[in-house]
Parts: sequence; C-alpha cells; structure tokens
Amino acid sequence: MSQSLTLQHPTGKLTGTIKLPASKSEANRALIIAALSGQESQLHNLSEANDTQLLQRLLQSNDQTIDAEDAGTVMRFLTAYYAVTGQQKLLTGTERMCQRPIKVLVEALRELGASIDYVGEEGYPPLKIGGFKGSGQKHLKVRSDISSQYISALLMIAPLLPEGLELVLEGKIGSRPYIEMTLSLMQHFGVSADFSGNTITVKPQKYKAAEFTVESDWSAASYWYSLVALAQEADITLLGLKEKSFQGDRAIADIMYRLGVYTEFTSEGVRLLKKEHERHISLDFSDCPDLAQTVVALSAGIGIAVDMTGLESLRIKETDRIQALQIEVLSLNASLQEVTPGVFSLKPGILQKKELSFRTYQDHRMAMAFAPLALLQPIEIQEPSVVRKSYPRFWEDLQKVGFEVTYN
Ligand SMILES: O=C(O)C1=C[C@@H](OP(=O)(O)O)[C@@H](O)[C@H](O)C1
Ligand SMILES: C=C(OP(=O)(O)O)C(=O)O
Repeated sequence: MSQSLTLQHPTGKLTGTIKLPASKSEANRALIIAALSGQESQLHNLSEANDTQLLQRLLQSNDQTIDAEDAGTVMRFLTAYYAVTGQQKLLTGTERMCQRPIKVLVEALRELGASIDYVGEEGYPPLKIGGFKGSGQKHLKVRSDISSQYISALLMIAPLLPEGLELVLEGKIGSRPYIEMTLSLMQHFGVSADFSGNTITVKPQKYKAAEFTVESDWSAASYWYSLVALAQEADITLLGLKEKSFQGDRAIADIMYRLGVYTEFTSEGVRLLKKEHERHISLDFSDCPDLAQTVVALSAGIGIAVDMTGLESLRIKETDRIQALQIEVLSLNASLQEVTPGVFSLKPGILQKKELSFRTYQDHRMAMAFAPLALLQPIEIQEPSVVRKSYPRFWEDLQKVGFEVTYN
C-alpha cells in the first residue's frame, strides 16, 4: 500500500464527464430496510464505497463477531438491526470506531427491550448484542445533538416494534436531512411516519419489497465543485445527480455558488462552470457536516474568509476533524479558530510556493478535501487509500481530467 501520492495538473484546465460513486448513506439505508423487509428488493447502483460493500457482506454473514471497521452507519444501523432481530453478535470496529460514542442508541434500544452489553468502555463499541424481549415501550426521548445516525437506526426498526415508536428528539437536531432521508427511504419501502415538531411517530407496519436506484453521492460531488473553483478553466459534468435529492449535501450547489461555481442541472446530472466568488461568507454546517472540510480547504487555498457554526459533530467522526483541519490549514498560511463557543473563523493567508504535504488522519474527507489544491501547485497527500471508504476511484477520476498522480 502506497504511503503517499504526489498530485499535480499540467494546465489547470479541467473538462470531462465523471460518473460519481453512489451515495453510501442512501445505499446503507436501503440495505438495512431490505434486510428488515424479509423480501427480495431490487437495489440498483449500490455504491462501490467500502462502507456499502462492507454492510452488504456483513448482512450475509453468520459470523458471531462482526467488524464494522470505520463505518459509522454500519456500526449504528447494525446495532439496532441485530438487536431487534434478536441476533447474538459481538459488534466491533477500528480503534477509532471504539472511540466514537454509541450510548444514546444503546440506551434507547435497551429501553425497547434489547439486551446489549459494553465489552470495553461504557458508552463505546465493542458491543455484545443478545436477545430482544419487546418491552412494549413505545415512547422514547432521545438526544439529537450528537449523531443523527442513532435516530435513523431507531427509525428503521420502528415499524417492526410491537407498539411502533414515538421518538421525541431532545436538544438541537443535528444532521437533520439524514433523518429525513431515512424517513423518505422508509416511505419508498411502504412505511409511513409522521415528523411534527420534534416528535417522530412510526406505527407498527410491514416494509414492502420495492426497486430502488441509489443516486450519485452529493458529498463526493463536493470535491469536484472545489476542483472547478480552483481551476483556471473548467467545464465538468457529474453524472447521476438530481436536483430533487434525498441527500442534504445537495446544499453544496448553493454553497459553491458563493464560492465560485455555477451549477446547471441537466437530464444526466449537473454541469459545473466557473463564476466569481465572494470574499467572506458565513455558513452553518448543522445540516451538512460532511461538507465542512471541502469548504475549509478550498477557502484556505483560494483566499475566502469563512465564519462557521454547526461543526459540533466533526469532533467524533473518522477523526477529530476540527483538530485535523486546524493543523492542515497552517501549511496554507491560514488559521481556523474557535472565536466564541461553537463559532469558528477561517482566516486565509497568502499562499507561498513551498512543498505541501497533507496528512489525512484515516479520514477519506481530509484526503479529498485537500486534493483539489493540486491545481495551485504540486502537493503530496499521505495515506491516499483512505478514500476507499466512500470514493475508491477518486484518484483514477482525477487522472481522467488530466491530473498526474504519482504513488510514492
Ligand atoms: O446517516 C448518515 O448516513 C450519515 C449521517 C451523518 O452523521 P451524523 O449524524 O453523525 O452527523 C454524516 O456525517 C455521515 O457521513 C452519514
Ligand atoms: C462521517 C462519515 O461517515 P460515518 O459517520 O458513517 O463513518 C463520513 O463519511 O464523513
């Protein structure tokens, strides 16, 4: 496995058509729902992303020990899935996964009648999941300010519970579009729910088999927006994206309008063209946390000041993404600071020609967010294989639009 790669572009001019990977968020919901339905559903365009390939394999596995690796959705969705289907499993993951909290979900599932024990530290994987004795409980209060994945996990099993589920979300609702995506996918497979105020109600129901085609991944698209913003000239088409999407990261089209990219929706996807960008913007990432790294790396490189809120969940993702960003923007002479609690300010500096090498912290998004800076000067990306989590062909796709990629 290559320790690093060097990336450069001889002309800075980008034209081409890219088939993006499919959304791992949509795919992983469809896989869990299809498994819960107990019927044969036809799922098309499942992502080649490791997170999806892994879930597909694990759902077929009879092993007692299940390794969710570094995939948050796999860990959280399988916890609820194994609990409600009464399967005895030891569910674990990477060292980092065992530092990502899961207490809110475990406590909720216990209240519903699941038997789950912590093998190591209380509140974190690995988990020993045992039988399920429905408690008859249908009313649950769940914190919604840590990870929406707990809520999505509970919602997908809700129609199978004897009394259904009334979920009251407590606190700020972070990553809300992912909860809405879950409800939309459930609806697609025949299950209705009501989301009013901060309460989501799901009555006992049966999932129905259905065909589903996964849309291209808007989070993956964000790196192409960044590439277009940084290019000298660009005309890039991204296939398989829809104007009306289940994915909240579709917000990248609006964000990038301000950062220098015009989006034209076509029958096959989107066409990205360059435009003027603003110099100073304010953004709230509560609904789209996975876009923060793209925006920070681009803005630091191109010289845009950004005031940011809604970054709370970044500390408990594949790495502490705030800390990783704070370190990596320094080499761009930029600074990222928390100016008042919860409010971050990115101040770009003057980019000086020097050797740039970015660490990726076992986080696919660190690699892909910083890669577009290779349009400004040659750069090195460390541990480039991290992209396999969501976009395994990322480096090959860059080569298609003229990047020179050298594995060191
Ligand atoms: O449900 C999902 O598919 C996801 C929800 C988000 O996580 P949080 O809810 O933990 O913010 C997001 O960051 C992650 O990449 C995918
Ligand atoms: C946070 C992410 O994934 P997960 O939480 O599913 O591991 C991500 O892909 O950026």
